[in-house]
Amino acid sequence: MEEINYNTFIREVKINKEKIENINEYPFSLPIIKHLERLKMHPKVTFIVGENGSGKSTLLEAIAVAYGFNPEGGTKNFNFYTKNSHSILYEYITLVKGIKSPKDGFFLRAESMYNLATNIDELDSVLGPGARVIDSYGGKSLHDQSHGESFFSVMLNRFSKNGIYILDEPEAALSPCRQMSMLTRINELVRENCQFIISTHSPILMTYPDSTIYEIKDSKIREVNVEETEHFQITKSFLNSKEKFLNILLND
Ligand SMILES: Nc1ncnc2c1ncn2[C@@H]1O[C@H](COP(=O)(O)OP(=O)(O)OP(=O)(O)O)[C@@H](O)[C@H]1O
Repeated sequence: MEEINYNTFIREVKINKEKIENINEYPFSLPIIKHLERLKMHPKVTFIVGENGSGKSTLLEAIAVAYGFNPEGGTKNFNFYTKNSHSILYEYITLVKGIKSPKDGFFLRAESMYNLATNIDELDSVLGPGARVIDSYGGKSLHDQSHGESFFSVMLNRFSKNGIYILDEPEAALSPCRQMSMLTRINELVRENCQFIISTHSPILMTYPDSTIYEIKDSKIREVNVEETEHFQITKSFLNSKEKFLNILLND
């Protein structure tokens, strides 16, 4: 019999197909949403991988918003928005939760990190010294750090134990070396009862062992191991036969 881990914060994501009125409209028209009924979440780390435009961000954002996060990212306390562009998919999602609620959480997305940094600076200009939001992010304005540094700073300083962390392509600003450091940080937090749901293109991140990888391919989503993912295979083949690939890519 299947073991149910009731301590997992988000155990399963269900799409309420019966509520959908027009399956030909975005986001329901995305092949991944058309074919998806339910997705079981790993108690520690779940990866969602797939080609550009396959629908990873749409799905991740809907999970985050259905859980109560601001669509543009941050903790549940953030409510800034610069453009109301998130899809209505969250209204059609049911999250099957565990018995415990997380003590912390963050929705991290590369594309709105700048706005998050601005919002923190604005809040601090109102709150003043003594109550500064930035102190829980390492103390240095995220605007005064490089893109990768600010990303890493949030993970290092703001993420804490018993949290749920939903990360949309967190590797976007990170060097391969920092991506490896991120594996160490994820592992520290997993040991402190955190759960991660991550969309990624990074074969390095996908190697995290205690995880489930869902790959979106040929309009379907299926569970795979890291070596089976297209990203891993292509990166490996390219690095092993660079000249051969370049010859095909660069010669008419
Ligand atoms: N508001 C919208 N209206 C219509 N189509 C949209 C809208 N937002 C996104 N799309 C389309 O939905 C598809 C999935 O987009 P999404 O951002 O979820 O892909 P992704 O897998 O995260 O891609 P990437 O790896 O490039 O970040 C894309 O083809 C995109 O053009």
